[in-house]
Amino acid sequence: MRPEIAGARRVVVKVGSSSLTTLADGLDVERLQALVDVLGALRAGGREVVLVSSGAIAAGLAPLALSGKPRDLATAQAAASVGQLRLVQTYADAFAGHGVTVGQVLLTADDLTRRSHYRNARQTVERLLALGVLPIVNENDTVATEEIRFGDNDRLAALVAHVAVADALVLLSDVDGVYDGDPRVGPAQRIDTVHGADDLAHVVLGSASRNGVGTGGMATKVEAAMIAAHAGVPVVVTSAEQAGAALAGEPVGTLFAVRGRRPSARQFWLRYASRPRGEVRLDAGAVAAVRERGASLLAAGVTGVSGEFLADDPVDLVGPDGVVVARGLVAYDARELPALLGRKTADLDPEHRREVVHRDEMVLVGRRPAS
Ligand SMILES: Nc1ncnc2c1ncn2[C@@H]1O[C@H](COP(=O)(O)OP(=O)(O)O)[C@@H](O)[C@H]1O
Ligand SMILES: N[C@@H](CCC(=O)OP(=O)(O)O)C(=O)O
Repeated sequence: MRPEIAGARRVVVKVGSSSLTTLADGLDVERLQALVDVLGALRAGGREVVLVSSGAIAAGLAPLALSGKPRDLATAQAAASVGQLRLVQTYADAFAGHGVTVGQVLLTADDLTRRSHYRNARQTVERLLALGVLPIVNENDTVATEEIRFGDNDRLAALVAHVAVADALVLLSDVDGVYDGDPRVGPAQRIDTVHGADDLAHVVLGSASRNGVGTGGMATKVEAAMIAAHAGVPVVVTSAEQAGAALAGEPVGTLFAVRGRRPSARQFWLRYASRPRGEVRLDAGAVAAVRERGASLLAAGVTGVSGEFLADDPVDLVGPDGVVVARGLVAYDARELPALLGRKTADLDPEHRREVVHRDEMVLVGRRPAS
């Protein structure tokens, strides 16, 4: 038994396209109904549910006589526009049978990467739940252009689990867990529990399922599960058919156990939801101070700046070797910093003596900048 799942008062459940649709026939109402019956029972048992549901694009293909997943953004957006309506109406009718009212929440990455929008999303979800509504979340594909897409609903589900302050996240797909290799390609062993990245070192994470409707593949599910587990939310990856067993805490699928203490909302947002608006380059001394001593970044350790950011924007703190050391909320506009570079705090006028990035406004990371 998994008490952290069985005892979860508020759960986020994400269901992929491969569990709800087929290329040929679009939305499979029977499979959608089966999931709704599980979630309706959960609600009847007093648990709160937020559903992240894929399937909009796939549900829009048949009505538009499109034979395969669109390759261009505009057609995918048109299919999503048609499919999302059918998807959410079918959910509304099915949940009504359980006496549950649903609400549609369509998000783009911008809705979560801007801190003010992140807070707004949290307030909206809280209010919907307080009113007894079951929120149904999807990416707002119709308007999500390439640069503001989440890209996959697995990552969106991990962010929603944090936004909703969920106690557990269940990622449902057409496979009953994470295997050490794609089970559709050859013999593979299901992994019962993941405690950290080391448990996945030998695992081959292949692409989306062969039914052609999925987007994320197992790699995005594992990445999303690791983000949520790091944020203090236990995750189960399994098949839609095992949703009831998984939510009851039975040892099905793959459990991603919680790791470390739950970061604050600001730290989580900085680490996983924010998008840097620029870079601040550090000398070796500043890298050591920030990385080893958890110090704030002072102007004396800054060697350069790039991007047109404003004070309070997220920026990447980059060392001399190009590795991102941390991400933080910068205290100055980009145009103010060149005059401060390398100067000691005592040599600066009073209004420029504050830290460039305060240690409480930064999170350490350790990867090369997205270039
Ligand atoms: N290591 C793995 N373990 C389990 N499934 C895997 C693995 N590698 C690749 N897959 C494939 O990932 C698919 C699920 O991803 P995807 O098609 O995106 O589903 P969804 O639509 O639910 O997001 C499975 O059907 C499976 O074929
Ligand atoms: N927003 C898209 C979902 C994209 C996506 O992540 O799909 P999947 O990999 O099936 O969860 C849609 O509704 O079609």
